[in-house]
Amino acid sequence: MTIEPGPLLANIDSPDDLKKLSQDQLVQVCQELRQFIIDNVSIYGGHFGASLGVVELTVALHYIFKTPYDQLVWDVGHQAYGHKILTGRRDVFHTNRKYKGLSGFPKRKESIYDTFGVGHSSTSISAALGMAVASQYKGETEKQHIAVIGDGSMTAGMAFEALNHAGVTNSNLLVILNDNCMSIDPNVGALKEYLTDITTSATYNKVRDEIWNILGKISKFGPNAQQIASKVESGIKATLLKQSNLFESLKFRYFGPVDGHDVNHLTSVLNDLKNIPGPKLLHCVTVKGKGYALAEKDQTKWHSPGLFDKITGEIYKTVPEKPEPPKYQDVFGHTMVELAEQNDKIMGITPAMPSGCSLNIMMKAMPDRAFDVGIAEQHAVTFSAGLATQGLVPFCNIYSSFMQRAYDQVMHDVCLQNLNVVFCLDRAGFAGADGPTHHGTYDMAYMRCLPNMIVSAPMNEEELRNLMFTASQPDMGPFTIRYPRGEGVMPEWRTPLKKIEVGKGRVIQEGEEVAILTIGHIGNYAVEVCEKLSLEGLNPGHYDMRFAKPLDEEMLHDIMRRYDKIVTVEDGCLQGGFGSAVLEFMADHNYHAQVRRLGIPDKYFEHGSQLQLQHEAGFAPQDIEKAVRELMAQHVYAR
Ligand SMILES: Cc1ncc(C[n+]2csc(CCOP(=O)(O)OP(=O)(O)O)c2C)c(N)n1
Ligand SMILES: CC(=O)[C@@H](O)[C@H](O)COP(=O)(O)O
Ligand SMILES: [Mg+2]
Repeated sequence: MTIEPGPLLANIDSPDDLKKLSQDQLVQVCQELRQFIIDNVSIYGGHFGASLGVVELTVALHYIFKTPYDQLVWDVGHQAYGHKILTGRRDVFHTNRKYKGLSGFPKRKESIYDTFGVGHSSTSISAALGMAVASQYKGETEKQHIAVIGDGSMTAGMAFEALNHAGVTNSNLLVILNDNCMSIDPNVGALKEYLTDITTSATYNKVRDEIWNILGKISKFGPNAQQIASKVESGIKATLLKQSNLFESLKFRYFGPVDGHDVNHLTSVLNDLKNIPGPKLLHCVTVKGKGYALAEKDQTKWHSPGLFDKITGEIYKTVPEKPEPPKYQDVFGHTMVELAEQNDKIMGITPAMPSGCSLNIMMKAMPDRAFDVGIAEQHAVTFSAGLATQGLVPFCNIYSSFMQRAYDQVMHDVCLQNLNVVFCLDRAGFAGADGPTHHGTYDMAYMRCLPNMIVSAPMNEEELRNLMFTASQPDMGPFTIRYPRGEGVMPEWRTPLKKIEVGKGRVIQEGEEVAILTIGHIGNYAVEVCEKLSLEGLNPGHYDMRFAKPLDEEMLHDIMRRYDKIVTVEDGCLQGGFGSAVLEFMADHNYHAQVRRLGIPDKYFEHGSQLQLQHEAGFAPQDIEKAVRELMAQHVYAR
């Protein structure tokens, strides 16, 4: 079902169509765009509050700038739905985040208006600066470069690295700080407080408006006048804020704060800024979820609410007929509290994902022992390393794909010093609708190659709890536990905590001819397959290896002696992952068997449901079954 756009929006197939409208019509376009987003997301799902919050900004940007000639970069991109709808994708917007449909994030191969592929945060200023410097080099002096970055994303080191560089260039760069005081959860840290200070200083805001008017007039009279105005402006700002402006100190011209929901004022401000050269920052104050009361009120819940009734605001949930298994995330969150109650050395750390990974449960129960450090994966890892040097046991929970950003810290600050840091890598395997930026596909490969690192994956809730308990024991060194997004398999999951011997797997069933070696939750697919095959009298063995490093060599020697055919299954990359580890073991010990490795081959997978993607990659239940049957049908080669 496609959603009918309002009458103005129905005629906007590109920003050129938007530009044909009069200034007076922009408020209505914003209303229609907002409604179109609400209508679509309520039925088809996706990120919600962030796009509602930038409706006016999106319209103003495409109204004033000559996109796609002018380069507009959205940070993260979860707020870019309005941008997609205005840039020729309105009629296919219902396919957003669906298998083979539009991506939920800007993507270069999807549209010429998507100047840079995003999904991970805090890259926009660097990318836009790169574009601006390239334009300068090519003599494209008129070209504008705009990065739109949220206050949450601004907390990351990468954003500061980019500001630091941009400030000493004379590039034509406009950074728009979209300040809604929210990350997914409420934003945290000193920068947030600083921005709140600016936004709420009444005196400053009054004088700022006067300066803006003067500046607007003076800037028409040439560079000297502009310099004078700039000095006056900085002086007054500094006095009023009792400190120099952070962005001005980094040699940006700071403008704002402006009301990010006044589309007419925004167009006039952006028009003025176009004519001011050099790096500049516009501080734009918005409300996440703007225009949908419930989303304004509970912004975390409505960041990405799932399907809902747009009239009543009821978020649909299927009512289970029998008790359902919990999400791995909730098991992690509750187990953290349980472990921390028993062991006062345990601490919890998350870089900006407390509700996503469920560390919020511990943050509520033990606020002095659980930290949201902002979008700062690198800091989260080295902060954890620091805690570990003092004998504490940090559990640092990071989504598998976001951990890629902190790889050097894992190696240099944790593994090299053999510190006891537990890495809980959430969203391991295919993330689903978020797509390739968010799939947690590489962790087994990138963690396995680091000396001292233990790499494990639970097949169910009990295993997750026991691995967490094991990892919290003294002198374990760096310990990775990876698990996927979503439900496990055990409704009764509050099992007593037990220590697992590191490097020991589990026999799920002994069998004949073919051995299926699995790691992690995906092992449950092999259980299904074995049950199905047993009905035909076929009896493969199944082993839950639990550890990609160290491997259970004793078990592997036994398996290699007893089976001629091996299937390895992992929800991670085949290059360097668990299957590779098994092959290395076989080569090192001179074992020869027919091996099929199932997992994620060497290409990027787009978005879709986890199961759709697993099937495309070739390790959904039917693919495992097929591999086992094919191997069973093959002759045994000479060993
Ligand atoms: C490197 C990285 N870490 C974490 C995330 C998860 N994440 C996506 S959006 C978001 C909040 C961003 O806040 P902000 O930039 O202020 O945007 P808003 O949602 O408030 O519009 C977070 C933490 C991410 N995408 N990338
Ligand atoms: C845009 C972004 O990075 C997050 O909002 C992400 O989509 C959250 O993913 P989960 O829904 O799996 O927590
Ligand atoms: Mg924000």
